Amino acid sequence: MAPPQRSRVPLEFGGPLGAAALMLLLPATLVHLLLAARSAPAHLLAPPPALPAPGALWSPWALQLCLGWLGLQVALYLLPARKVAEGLQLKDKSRLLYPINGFQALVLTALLLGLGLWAGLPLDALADMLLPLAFAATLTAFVVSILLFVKSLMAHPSALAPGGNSGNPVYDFFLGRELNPRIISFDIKYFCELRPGLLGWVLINLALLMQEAKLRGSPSLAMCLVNGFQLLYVGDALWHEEAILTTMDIMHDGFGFMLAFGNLVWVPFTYSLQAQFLLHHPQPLGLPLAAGICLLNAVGYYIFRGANSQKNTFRKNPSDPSVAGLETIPTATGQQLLVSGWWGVVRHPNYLGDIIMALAWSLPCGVTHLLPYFYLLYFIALLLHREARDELQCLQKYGLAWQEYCQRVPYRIVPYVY
Ligand SMILES: NC(=O)C1=CN([C@@H]2O[C@H](COP(=O)(O)OP(=O)(O)OC[C@H]3O[C@@H](n4cnc5c(N)ncnc54)[C@H](OP(=O)(O)O)[C@@H]3O)[C@@H](O)[C@H]2O)C=CC1
Ligand SMILES: CC(C)CCC[C@@H](C)[C@H]1CC=C2C3=C(CC[C@@]21C)[C@@]1(C)CC[C@H](O)C(C)(C)[C@@H]1CC3
Repeated sequence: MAPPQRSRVPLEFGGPLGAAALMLLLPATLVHLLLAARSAPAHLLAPPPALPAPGALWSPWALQLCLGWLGLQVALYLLPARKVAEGLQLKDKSRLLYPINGFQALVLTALLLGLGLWAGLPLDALADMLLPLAFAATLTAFVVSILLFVKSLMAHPSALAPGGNSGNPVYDFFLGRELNPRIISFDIKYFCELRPGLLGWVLINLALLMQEAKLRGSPSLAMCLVNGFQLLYVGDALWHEEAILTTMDIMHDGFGFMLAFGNLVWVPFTYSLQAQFLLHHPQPLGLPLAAGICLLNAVGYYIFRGANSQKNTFRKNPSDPSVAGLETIPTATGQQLLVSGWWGVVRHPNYLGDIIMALAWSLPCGVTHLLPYFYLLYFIALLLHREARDELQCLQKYGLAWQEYCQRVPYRIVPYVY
């Protein structure tokens, strides 16, 4: 087989050196955050009071729980789906099929959890195991990434993602070589993107809420808000599972360590940081402020969902009545760009809505500590970087049409600001 044509896409994330640094820094940052959240000072920028003993990181039981959780979600993914959706057209003009049964998996997981709790499952004990669980999940992410990399060496060149095929093994391992790695019809990236990590996130949140109820008699209003907001976010993602098929991760990015670690480790263990902080640092929250925060989250969700659904509907069927009247810019590829509606306000309205929700998730933790705002700060940095990556990809894809779009929609994320 001819050697794969090396992609000429510019290197990102600082190239091989940046990728190697991130593979060391991300797990180290995770350990720091987990230790800081449960420490009294809860300093984000200072070293944690005490480093964990090696024995505190490794637990065979934690690894079994991780693998068991993965196995359960794989089994739920393989159940008959209410619908099977087609992905966007690939380079070879084919379209992959995706089962749409994520919300079903959420409901079945909740039912199994309810049964377990009724039988006396000590779910709150998870709150005391976050460190070994995170270590086991990180180990799993590394093993999955190695297997994916080896698998990609046998993939057809047309199956490779443009980004993760530089020829440098460190960089390609991080970014991911194969665009849609599958085992028969099991899509590994699509599965990881929405199931084990997102569901694990809300499971950890619930365990933290239950431990707070055990410690203080009842969960605080702040803990209930954070759990509710983030359950809404995960439930929405699974209800609109099909919309992920038109996102960058599925369309452009290979599946390597970045997304494997991001999905399996970073999401469940750092996105639950507010709940972790609240368990160890209870925050008073009055009803008027709580109502204001709920309104802020609702505004963010309205923008997030409206923009994502509008673009996804348009990409799936431009003639759909809900988008047919929108103004568009034709491109040389045959695809059209929306230039009115949400996507006529700024070039990434969905990011704006998501950032507003990230702020609403942090506010119930009060303003005495920076740690609960880590997600907001990380997320803004992630989306700014992601927006720049997407701009480059769209400029390469659409050329003059994208330049016209940028002239007519000059702001990227925040109207009249950025
Ligand atoms: N919670 C989290 O940790 C994260 C959440 N997210 C969220 O995920 C969601 C998806 O974001 P992301 O994956 O970055 O990608 P987007 O959903 O923003 O999709 C970007 C793609 O949309 C298409 N597009 C861009 N502009 C237009 C337009 N004017 N008209 C029609 N199509 C257009 C282009 O693809 P093409 O033209 O090829 O179809 C572009 O590559 C966002 O809401 C984001 O906030 C993202 C990252 C992390
Ligand atoms: C830590 C690394 C440097 C970066 C890892 C980034 C990942 C954690 C995110 C990249 C894109 C994501 C998306 C979601 C979760 C986080 C990751 C994997 C998403 C599934 C969250 C729910 C949303 O509704 C969504 C639109 C489906 C998101 C898609 C992108």
